[in-house]
Amino acid sequence: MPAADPVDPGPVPDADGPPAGPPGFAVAWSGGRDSTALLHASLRVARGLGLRVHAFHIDHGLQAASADWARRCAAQAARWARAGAPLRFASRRLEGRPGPGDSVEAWAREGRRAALAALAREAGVDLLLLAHHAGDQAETVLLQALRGAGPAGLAAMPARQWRQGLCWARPWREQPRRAIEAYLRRHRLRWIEDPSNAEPVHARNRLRQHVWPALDSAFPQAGSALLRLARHAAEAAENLRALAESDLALLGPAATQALPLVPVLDHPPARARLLLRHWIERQSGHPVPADRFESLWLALTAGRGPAAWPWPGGQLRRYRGLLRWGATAEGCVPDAPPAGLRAEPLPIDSPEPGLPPDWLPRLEARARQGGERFQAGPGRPPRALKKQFQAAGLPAWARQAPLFFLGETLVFVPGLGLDARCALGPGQPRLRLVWQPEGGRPAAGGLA
Ligand SMILES: Nc1ncnc2c1ncn2[C@@H]1O[C@H](COP(=O)(O)OP(=O)(O)OP(=O)(O)O)[C@@H](O)[C@H]1O
Repeated sequence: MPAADPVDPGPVPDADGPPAGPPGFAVAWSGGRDSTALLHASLRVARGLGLRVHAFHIDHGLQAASADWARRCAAQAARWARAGAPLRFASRRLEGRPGPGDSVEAWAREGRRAALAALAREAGVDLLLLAHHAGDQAETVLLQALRGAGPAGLAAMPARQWRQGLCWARPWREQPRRAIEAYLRRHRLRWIEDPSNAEPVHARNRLRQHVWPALDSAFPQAGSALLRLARHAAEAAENLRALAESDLALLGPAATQALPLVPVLDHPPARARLLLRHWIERQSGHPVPADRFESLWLALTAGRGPAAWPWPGGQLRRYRGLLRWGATAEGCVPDAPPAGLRAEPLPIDSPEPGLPPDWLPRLEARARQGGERFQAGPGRPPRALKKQFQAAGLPAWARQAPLFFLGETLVFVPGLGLDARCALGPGQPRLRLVWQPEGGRPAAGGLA
């Protein structure tokens, strides 16, 4: 995309008309360097094969200049089409903004995926190309390793993946960045530079700017080794998924809804953990948070502890030896956080633990009844609340605040903070809670 291209003054064209004409496929086109090269290469191939290429551009609406990028993409697409390229351009602007505590990157990614899938449906195509290259893949492996991911995370981005009735493909996943740069030079292509690619607040940008150059000069083979690691991990993840599926099938069809704990825990621990994690992931549709899983595992293997666990996207409940999933915690589901409770989004990389944002509106304030137990930190035993108050040196007046529950689980205690079994760690969107009754002083982890 030429930075100095004349800007098309007209509105951004939308997906125009019902699918008609030659069969085709789509390219997700940000207007940036990599997807501009991919779109151009796709057009050359498609012309020879008599195919149509649909270029889809998503405007996240997060930067002042983004509407202008959409217009520049539209103008470039119109020029290519006039020159005979078999191209159709469509663009969508995302509605809304990230909520408090949401990661902006995750919000943009989710919105972009949904919008790309909708555009593909409207255009009648079931193949969408993304321009990730080998450098992106190596970075993703490294970022996953730094989050302590398991095999599925280390496998990074698949070459092809069916989702929402659409095949998401990365044809250049193993192509080095320099090959794309050479292509751009050869065809004299220009593109849009997104200034947010340089913002150090994003982990990927910090890795790109500070870590990768040092790594590459000390270990020139790092990139290709990380790609190999991703391939090994993808194979391992596939084998593990197959093993967990076959273990689940042996428990009978009812186990997909209600998991019988005795036969699960009869397996050697590593196999039981695999099966449990796999079942939860199937039910919740979310990756399983490692810290939450450890608390659940401890409670299930000890045969005691809570009967319900708040979980991203819903709740797990144990009843008569069966584990069940509920999409929301039943009962007491107010629309807003309880009065006096304030939530502040935590920076994604801050070490401070926080509350999953979707729990906030479901918290319920209750008076202390006695007998509540609270876990002050990861790996520490849950203890009577009274003991925890004493250990924290909280004066009697400060112990009168309400306690905050999700279902039957004690989540937040003003003056003590979040129960460690309910808290998410760095790398995930989460909230700091502050208890501030009208006219009172704020209290987050410790009473101010
Ligand atoms: N706003 C967007 N509209 C359409 N597709 C997008 C958009 N943003 C990203 N993509 C697709 O996802 C791929 C990876 O996105 P990422 O943000 O990592 O881009 P990138 O590495 O900067 O690539 P590019 O140079 O193409 O912007 C892009 O190459 C493109 O295919």
